[in-house]
Amino acid sequence: MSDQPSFRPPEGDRPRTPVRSAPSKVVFSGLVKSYPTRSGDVLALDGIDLDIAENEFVTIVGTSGCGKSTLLSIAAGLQQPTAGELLVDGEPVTGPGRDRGVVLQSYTLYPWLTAQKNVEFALRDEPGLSVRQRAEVAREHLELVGLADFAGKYPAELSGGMRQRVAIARSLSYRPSLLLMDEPFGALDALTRRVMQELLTDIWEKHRLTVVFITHDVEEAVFISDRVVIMSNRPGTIKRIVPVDLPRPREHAMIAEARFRELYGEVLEQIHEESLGHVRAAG
Ligand SMILES: Nc1ncnc2c1ncn2[C@@H]1O[C@H](COP(=O)(O)OP(=O)(O)OP(=O)(O)O)[C@@H](O)[C@H]1O
Repeated sequence: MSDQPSFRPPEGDRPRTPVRSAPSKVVFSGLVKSYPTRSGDVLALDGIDLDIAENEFVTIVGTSGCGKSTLLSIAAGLQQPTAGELLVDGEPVTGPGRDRGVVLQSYTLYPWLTAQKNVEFALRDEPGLSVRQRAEVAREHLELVGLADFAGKYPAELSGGMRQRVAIARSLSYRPSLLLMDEPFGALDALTRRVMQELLTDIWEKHRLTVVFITHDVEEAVFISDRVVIMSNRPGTIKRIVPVDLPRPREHAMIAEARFRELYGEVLEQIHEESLGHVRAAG
């Protein structure tokens, strides 16, 4: 596992827009999810059709309760859809799998284990890895997220950003090809968030991952993605998809540029329309 090929394409080789003819990594078709409750069924998702290409970075935004986390947890195999289908690499998802890494907003680290041991723990069932190799792989991934010097620290001794880096290292340690992230930077301050966004895009480019990322932050969505998927209010459907044609690698200075502001405005307007509907429905 240590002799990973260098996946980074030559400078300037990365397309400005995703190659839509690339094979689909993830296909949601006619996905419906309803939750039975005492007061009747809650329809969370109502017919999601979405193709995500290999090595694409897709962000999902939408008003609170529109079904974003439900969609992600179905992709993670933690929940089953009520109807419709979800394929990853052409295979139906029937449960959690090592081909998919999941990072959530809350730091899901074991407080009694060091950063190093938290990552090693994720590798405990990895076939063919000796104890020494497991330690090496964990170390490599802590290095990848810039935490080599903090390997011996416990979660309580780390900042929020550092804990989330450990969670990312842990999810990447078993080399998933699909990373599912549910507001991973939601609890971080603005500056740490920026650092984490750059770190994540850097890892994504180097490792040719496919990423599905949920956020409430429109600026983050535009900065980080190839496409921003805007969901309607519950029951969640896809309202609009905005392709982000900004060049990569991206730098935060771009946020002030005209094209960025244009895309930001387009996404914000869509969400705003849904928020107004949300408020009207509530009132
Ligand atoms: N286990 C459950 N039982 C009943 N209803 C649920 C359950 N999980 C989610 N829901 C409902 O399904 C809808 C979608 O929830 P979900 O958490 O997917 O939305 P979300 O877009 O991620 O929300 P937020 O942005 O606030 O995190 C909500 O109305 C929620 O109350």
